[in-house]
Amino acid sequence: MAAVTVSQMRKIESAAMARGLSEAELMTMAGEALGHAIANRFPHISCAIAYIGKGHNAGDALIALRVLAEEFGWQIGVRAAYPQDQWATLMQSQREGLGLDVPLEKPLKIQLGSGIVLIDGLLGIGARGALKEPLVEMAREMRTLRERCGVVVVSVDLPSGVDPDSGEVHADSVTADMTFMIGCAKRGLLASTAVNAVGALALVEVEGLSADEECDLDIICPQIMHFGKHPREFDFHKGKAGRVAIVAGSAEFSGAALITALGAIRGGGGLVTIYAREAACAALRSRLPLEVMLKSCDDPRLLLLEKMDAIVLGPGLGEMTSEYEDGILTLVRETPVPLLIDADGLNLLSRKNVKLDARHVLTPHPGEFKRLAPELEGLSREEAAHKFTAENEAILLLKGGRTIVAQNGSTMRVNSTGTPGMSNGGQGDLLAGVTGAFLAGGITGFDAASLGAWVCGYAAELAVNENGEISTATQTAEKIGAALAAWRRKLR
Ligand SMILES: NC(=O)C1=CN([C@@H]2O[C@H](COP(=O)(O)OP(=O)(O)OC[C@H]3O[C@@H](n4cnc5c(N)ncnc54)[C@H](O)[C@@H]3O)[C@@H](O)[C@H]2O)[C@@H](O)CC1
Repeated sequence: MAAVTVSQMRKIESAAMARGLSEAELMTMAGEALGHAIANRFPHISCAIAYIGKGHNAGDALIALRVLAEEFGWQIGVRAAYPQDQWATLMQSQREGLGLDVPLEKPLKIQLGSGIVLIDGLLGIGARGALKEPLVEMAREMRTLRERCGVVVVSVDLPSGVDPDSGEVHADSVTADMTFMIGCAKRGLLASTAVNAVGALALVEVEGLSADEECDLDIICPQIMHFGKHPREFDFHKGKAGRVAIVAGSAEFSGAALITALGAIRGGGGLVTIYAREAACAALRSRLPLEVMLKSCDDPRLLLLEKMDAIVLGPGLGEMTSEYEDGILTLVRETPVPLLIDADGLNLLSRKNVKLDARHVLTPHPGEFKRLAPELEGLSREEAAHKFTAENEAILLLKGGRTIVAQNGSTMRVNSTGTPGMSNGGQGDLLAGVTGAFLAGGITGFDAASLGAWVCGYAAELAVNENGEISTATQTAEKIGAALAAWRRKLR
């Protein structure tokens, strides 16, 4: 399923109605699913206030409020931009169902301090251009509360003021921590230029509102992607889970190799082995997780003789002798198994000319990507990823606030999970290890990279829920299992 434009979404909506679903039924399904999704995503919060305009987007928000109150016991409130006689007819009936006894048009006196979610139901896909009054005032109020009082802002379908087709962020737009897109992903919201207004993304499934058309952009989320979900057979064993070889670490950067190995274990790797140069082994051995093996290896070509199902290469390799570099390049060229290249492995590739193919998964952050493909500087992230994979057969996972996963000949994918709280050292190493485990388990490179990005992003979200604003790589690692379970069960 693809990301759609507003006109495509309207056609999907009309087709659903032609099949017998009424607007009211669609709104009820959307709003109820939205309420469940918000409660599931913010289990430590129990108060929501909806900021509403006068269209059906506001109707979704009101239904979600009812669900949060009735099913989850949340306290709820409404801040309405317009008097009730201006509301869309379908909204009026939703208000009655809420049983709220507050003057809706007046600002609410809210006690801040405990966690509160503000639900942005000002505008949905009926939006035209920049916000106009009285919505500007509402959006400013939400912004002030977010910036000064630490409330979380979630948007229904799109952050009000952001163009759902182009991703243009108009003046006075709502800044969301998370946007719950109704039925289908909206094309413009996936643009990297909109990321700071859109925040993390989630797709709210609504029966009858899915897109089948081909498109040039997809969202990575468990509602529409099916890899990585097959349950393990009861007689599963570590051989089937796969052997992950990690070529990483140095005396100076031992932590990178250890976090990569941790990721490979947490991601479900059956046997995880670090192959490190002798000079790095002492530092590694003293902190090695019990589940990880360490082998001294000063010649990477020896890995070609070992039994393994995937290789992760690069984290913390640091300075290398030219012999060791040559060995790495031989391994990159000749290994028959999937090989993920990160960090110093990528820096090496940026200096040497190596022909890559679909066995190779590259996971650069923006700085590494710039070194790898300096000629693409100045292009948007999407354009750069497209051009890079048009000329390279390798799979590209371009890290960032909106991680992109691209492969020659496939629809580009954009990740939906993550949090600014995971912006710290080691998260990339963890992602490399987790993805390496998926590769060793037999998932294709394109899907393994997509799943790795999603799982690590959601694991960090879960860790932030628990720990506060920040998740360190080891805290993210603790949540990998829970994130994998959520992927399988479509719980985010
Ligand atoms: N598309 C679908 O199939 C479904 C849509 N639903 C929800 O309905 C939403 C769309 O609802 P509507 O079509 O009622 O549209 P909106 O809820 O986006 O609101 C449209 C209203 O806002 C006003 N408006 C437009 N641009 C403005 C601006 N820049 N400043 C101030 N006011 C502005 C318009 O005059 C109109 O009164 C979706 O985003 C979604 O949340 C759901 O209820 C389920 C089904």
